[in-house]
Amino acid sequence: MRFTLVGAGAVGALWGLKLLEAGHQVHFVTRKEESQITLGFEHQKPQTFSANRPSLVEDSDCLVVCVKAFQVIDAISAVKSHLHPDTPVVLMHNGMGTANEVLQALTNNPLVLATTSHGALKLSPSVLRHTGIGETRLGGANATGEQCDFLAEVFNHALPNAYWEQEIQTALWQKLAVNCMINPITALRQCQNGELLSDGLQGQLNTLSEEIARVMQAEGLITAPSEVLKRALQVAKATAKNHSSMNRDVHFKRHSEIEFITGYLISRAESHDIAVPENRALYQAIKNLEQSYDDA
Ligand SMILES: NC(=O)C1=CN([C@@H]2O[C@H](COP(=O)(O)OP(=O)(O)OC[C@H]3O[C@@H](n4cnc5c(N)ncnc54)[C@H](OP(=O)(O)O)[C@@H]3O)[C@@H](O)[C@H]2O)C=CC1
Ligand SMILES: CC(C)(CO)C(=O)C(=O)O
Repeated sequence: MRFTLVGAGAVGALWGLKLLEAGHQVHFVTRKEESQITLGFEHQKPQTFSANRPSLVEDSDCLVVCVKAFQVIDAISAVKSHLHPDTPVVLMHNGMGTANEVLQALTNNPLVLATTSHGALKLSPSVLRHTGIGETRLGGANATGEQCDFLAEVFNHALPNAYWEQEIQTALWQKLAVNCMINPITALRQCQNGELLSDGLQGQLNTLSEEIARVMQAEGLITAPSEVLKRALQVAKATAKNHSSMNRDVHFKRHSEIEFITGYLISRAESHDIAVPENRALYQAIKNLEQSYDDA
């Protein structure tokens, strides 16, 4: 297949390299004026990819958007005029809340939402480390997107395990819940994910999981606070030595995805009239930090 990947960051590079290895054609759209880019796994021969060629966007069989949640709309706007209306578009990012705006911008394209738990880290602009083996879940966001289940097989062949979900909202909410628990706490404490397993945080984690489960239930998902907590602690254990993405954003004084993680939870809680004070406090603390970078 002919893929265009929008965003050559850690996740874009991981999928680009894996899809190429699996025999697909891969073209990147980046924010720089460059007609080719070089990417490779550490200790492996780097690969050269074409970049920013409108004709290759037009000819794409699939467009995969691998940017941060707050960059999705700009990224779609940049490619929209060259995109064939039948080309499936896959959004792969943490957080929720971009799909409706993308559906409005791309009224005809099949839209697929994806969530991955693979870990990837750029050691330099062209060198990538696959830091953690995870899995990828994909599912349709509109009627034509729901017919794109073949993509799960293609993705699974390139980088297992990838699954097609009839109800992608469940997978997205489960990942959102994990991110709501791990990301702001590890960002504010500037600690590794494993610190969530320490006794001192149990009370706060219980409250967060109760609030999150209540919102998920109101959204029609069958879950309990104990499941939300268990899933977050499992991920914290499996990624104990990692720094979460929000931890790194705070460390480097960058804007984080808080608006699309805890912010999304809060907006859904408001629409169901559910109080989520512990999540709100974390949200506000991260927003205050982000404001302080802007003021500096
Ligand atoms: N890294 C990981 O291990 C994991 C990440 N995720 C999620 O995946 C998403 C991507 O993460 P990650 O790859 O780490 O993030 P990065 O910041 O490494 O990559 C994002 C890339 O998108 C590029 N970009 C931004 N806007 C545009 C645009 N308009 N057009 C083209 N390119 C653009 C950025 O370019 P520039 O260099 O110009 O800024 C950057 O290279 C996030 O939601 C993240 O939370 C999920 C699971 C694991
Ligand atoms: C799962 C987790 C918390 C892994 O660090 C993550 O998705 C992130 O850092 O954003």
